[in-house]
Amino acid sequence: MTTTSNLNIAATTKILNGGPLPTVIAGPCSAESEEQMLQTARELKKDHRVSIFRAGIWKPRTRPGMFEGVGTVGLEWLQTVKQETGLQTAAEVANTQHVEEALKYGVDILWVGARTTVNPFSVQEIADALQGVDVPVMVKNPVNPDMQLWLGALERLNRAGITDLALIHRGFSTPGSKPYRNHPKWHTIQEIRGLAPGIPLLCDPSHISGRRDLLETVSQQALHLGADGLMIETHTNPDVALSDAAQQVTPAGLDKLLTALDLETERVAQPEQLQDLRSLIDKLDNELLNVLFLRADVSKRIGEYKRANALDIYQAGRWRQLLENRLSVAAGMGLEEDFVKAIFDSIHSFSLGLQNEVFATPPQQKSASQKL
Ligand SMILES: O=C(O)C(=O)C[C@]1(C(=O)O)C=C[C@@H](O)C=C1
Repeated sequence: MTTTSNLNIAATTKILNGGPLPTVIAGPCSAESEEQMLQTARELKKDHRVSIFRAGIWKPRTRPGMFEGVGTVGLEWLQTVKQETGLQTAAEVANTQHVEEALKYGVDILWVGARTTVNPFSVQEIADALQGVDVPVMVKNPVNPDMQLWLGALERLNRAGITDLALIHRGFSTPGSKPYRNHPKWHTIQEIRGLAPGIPLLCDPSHISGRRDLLETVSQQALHLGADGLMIETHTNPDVALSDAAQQVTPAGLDKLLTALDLETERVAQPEQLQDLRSLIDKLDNELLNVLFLRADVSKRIGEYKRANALDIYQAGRWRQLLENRLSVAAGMGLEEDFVKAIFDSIHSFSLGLQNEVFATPPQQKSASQKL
């Protein structure tokens, strides 16, 4: 069961740049040295499309012993970046100490990472630390595709008084996510938008891709789906980066990428072409409804057969087989598994409901002429 939320949203946001172009947040995965931070920021400052400088200060790593971030000293470098370049700054926080230190060093925008969003205790701790503070907060999706958990994180922060909120879509850690590092599950964007209307949504193509050659495709798809901005990891020398080397680009690489995405070109409307395509969608949707109507009728007839022959309504074996078959056909068509499974789960529950109604209705008496 999903529920939408009544979030109290600020009338203006410091996260989006306020113009028609998507907001671009760039900067290293991890702060490594003052020189690295300043060099990257100076380069990025030259690109007028970039408005926010990001850097990881504390890094939640999968296994111990990996580089876990420079810690508080990185906040001093972030402050220097802000003073020197005028860029807004953003950093990830995962607990009370992070929040307190980030605020002390004047970080403009905070974000909650995917591995934190997944844990309501941690999100609540951050929300408590932010009580009464006026700072924008961006919330990455939880590592698993649980939209309610994502929404819950927004609600916890909102209840603490944070009204300048944004979502960051960074993909989901699921088996079989190749070629991505984290599967985008693009349909989740519309789902979360429906649950949290009015909250800006940015995409983090770096974590979805995991490799820089996919960044352009992923960014473009996100923008086509209406993303309000992009967060792209940028490093002066990505190959020697202390974290996520394969997915970072140089500032020059970012410039190339943003230019390829053609952020500044106004889309030329082609009303007739759109009209034709919409007519096609109308026709296909009608076919879909017709098929659903016919299927419901067959389901009711099966229900009558089951009632007459004392069979159970729910048939686990048949249902398993049917679903496997539909998913395999859908995979051959390149349709996303989660999407198709959700549709068939819903069709099946509806079908069970129809047969339940058949069972609850007494069988029609045959008329005298039918008996003969
Ligand atoms: O095959 C059946 O027994 C049906 O009733 C059809 C159907 C379905 O709608 O696909 C419905 C209920 C069962 O659990 C399995 C499948």
